[in-house]
Amino acid sequence: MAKSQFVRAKPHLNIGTMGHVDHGKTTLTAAITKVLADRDPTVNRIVSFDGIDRAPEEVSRGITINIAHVEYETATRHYAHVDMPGHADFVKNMITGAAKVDGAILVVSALDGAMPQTREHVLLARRVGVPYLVVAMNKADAVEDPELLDLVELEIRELVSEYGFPGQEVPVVRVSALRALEGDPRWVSSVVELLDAVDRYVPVPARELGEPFLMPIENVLTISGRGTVVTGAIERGTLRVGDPVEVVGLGPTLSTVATGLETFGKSLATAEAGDNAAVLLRGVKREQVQRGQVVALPGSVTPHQRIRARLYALTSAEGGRHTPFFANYRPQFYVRTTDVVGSVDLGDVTMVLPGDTVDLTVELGKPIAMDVGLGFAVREGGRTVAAGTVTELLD
Ligand SMILES: Nc1nc2c(ncn2[C@@H]2O[C@H](COP(=O)(O)OP(=O)(O)OP(=O)(O)O)[C@@H](O)[C@H]2O)c(=O)[nH]1
Ligand SMILES: [Mg+2]
Repeated sequence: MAKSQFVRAKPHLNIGTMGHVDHGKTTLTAAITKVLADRDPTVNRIVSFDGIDRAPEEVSRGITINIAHVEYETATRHYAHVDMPGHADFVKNMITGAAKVDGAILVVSALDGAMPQTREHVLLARRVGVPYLVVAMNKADAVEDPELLDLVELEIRELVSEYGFPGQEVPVVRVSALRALEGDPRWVSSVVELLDAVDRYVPVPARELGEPFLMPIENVLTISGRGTVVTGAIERGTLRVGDPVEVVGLGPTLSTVATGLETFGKSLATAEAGDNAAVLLRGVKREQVQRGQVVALPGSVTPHQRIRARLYALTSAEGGRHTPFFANYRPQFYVRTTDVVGSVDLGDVTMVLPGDTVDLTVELGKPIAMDVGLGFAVREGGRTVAAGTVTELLD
């Protein structure tokens, strides 16, 4: 299989689009790829609206990773960009860290202004530690009155400030994703301006390259004639072809070797924190590995079923519960790319009210790879009710 080599010539960043339903996230993602491909077709490829929304799980030939990630390059950076297919996926991916981004493009329709999910996504971005926001005030083509645009901008700046982002300095760029996609020069330059703002405002993050390698498994594929491949975003460390690894969590720990590495369909000798990678595992059968496990440096992480954690219960205004929970509470715990049911032991505390922060013991239905400091989300009935951090590993 002749694969081209991935060239790490520019710093790599992960970004994503967020915002209320129908405000134009997917159209903007397509427009960005088109504008960049028109400018430099040697490095960029157009991804059509359908190509983004379809997001097939796997492609039969070669090792291909999660297509919901779109790849492009500006003059100074290489970006992997996630466009979440829908609101529920967005919430789940954000809180589990499955879509860890270095910055996010908040898409707000200039026609509607900030809507409930705009607010919810900004809150979530804050909670999961998205460090930088750039605002795309989309559908600016459909608003005649410049004063109305000024008002919407003011409203957005206030909203992001409410959740602790620097509302005065966050770039707010008026764009039309639809007109840019159609090639209208005025609006093509609006998308260029947006990309310049992202390049300028979102710094290259310090990666945890010196840490022991760990990648949460998002997907498992079988490549006929080659074996089993797992894909995911590398959380920390680096991995070289030939390195020994362990697959940890949800069952007995499995020892193997990474015999192949790819990113965006190109082969790699070394993958590092921040990369979206596909890892070929020697002698592993497809049914031996699954989403929710992690691939890690041998001995660096162990599976746990009981932990101590600090939990913040969201208020009802933040989308959380309206009522307290008690000792017999059994919600779903979302950790990295998996979710498991668990029960809480509150110790001396009798109940936890929305808005409370408590220390408690959690017993999970299955053992999963965890370390102190790891964040997780607690959900019930399709909504997030608490955010937690592991403080101690018990057994
Ligand atoms: N006038 C105008 N319409 C737009 C623009 N961008 C997107 N639209 C339209 O808005 C609608 C929604 O666009 P999408 O890109 O699907 O929005 P989305 O945010 O990805 O929607 P979800 O993924 O369902 O949340 C479509 O009908 C688009 O054609 C724009 O810049 N101007
Ligand atoms: Mg969409």
